[in-house]
Amino acid sequence: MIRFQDVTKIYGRKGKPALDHLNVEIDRGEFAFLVGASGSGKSTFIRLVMREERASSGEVHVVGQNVAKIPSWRVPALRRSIGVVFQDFRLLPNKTVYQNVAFAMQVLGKSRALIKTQVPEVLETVGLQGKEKRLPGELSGGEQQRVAIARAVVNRPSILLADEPTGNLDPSTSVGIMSILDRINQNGTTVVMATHDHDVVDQMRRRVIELHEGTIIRDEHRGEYTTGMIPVIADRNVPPAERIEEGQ
Ligand SMILES: Nc1ncnc2c1ncn2[C@@H]1O[C@H](COP(=O)(O)OP(=O)(O)OP(=O)(O)O)[C@@H](O)[C@H]1O
Repeated sequence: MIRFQDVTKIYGRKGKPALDHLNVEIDRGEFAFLVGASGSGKSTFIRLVMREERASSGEVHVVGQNVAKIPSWRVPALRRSIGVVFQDFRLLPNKTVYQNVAFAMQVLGKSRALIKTQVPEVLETVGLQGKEKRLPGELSGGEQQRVAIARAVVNRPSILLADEPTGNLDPSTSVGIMSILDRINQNGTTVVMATHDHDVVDQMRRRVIELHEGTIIRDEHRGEYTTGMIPVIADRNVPPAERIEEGQ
């Protein structure tokens, strides 16, 4: 579904690579966390998948296409197969919950009839039924993020990219957001989520790809936020080294 083949990204003409000869593959239906310190390359990864940025070298394949070879007039079609959620929600402040979600369908020219059936359905999935007429300013942070998720998935993308979706939310609200993302993933959408949220990653136990200065230093199938090599988790029963092997 997403394949990075020896991908290097250098912003500007020269300087330190934001991604450095990255090789990774994320399969259809997977849920993968991207973790790593600030500046390790997580957002760059996401921007390359959306073709918001282009690789300096190497190939990025998304839904079977080499994104560098997609002509610019077909980039919108690529983006239609990708839903995106950000830390700061990015809702239209003067439109209601319903209108924010419906707008994502209108811009694609979807029929009124389809909008009328699909918007309420997706608002129910994210638990916002009854709040259709509210403006974003009349919602809590968690509810605003639910609107953003509804908008990202209403056109049924095959990939959902989430860049720090729980970054502005308290822990209990984050749990609700994660269960929605989990459900979306269970329905077949590939989810890639960049995060600094230890609790969320540790609770979900999904694939964890850890970046450090643009390279992958860990890729575990049922990983935690921190590597098993760090002594902080020495109180667990299984020795750290074994736990890493188990995850591979
Ligand atoms: N538009 C840009 N122009 C120049 N350098 C950039 C640009 N965007 C990112 N970088 C650099 O690329 C590197 C990777 O940044 P990136 O935003 O991908 O990291 P990140 O892991 O998402 O960080 P954070 O967790 O803080 O969001 C950093 O050194 C950053 O300064």
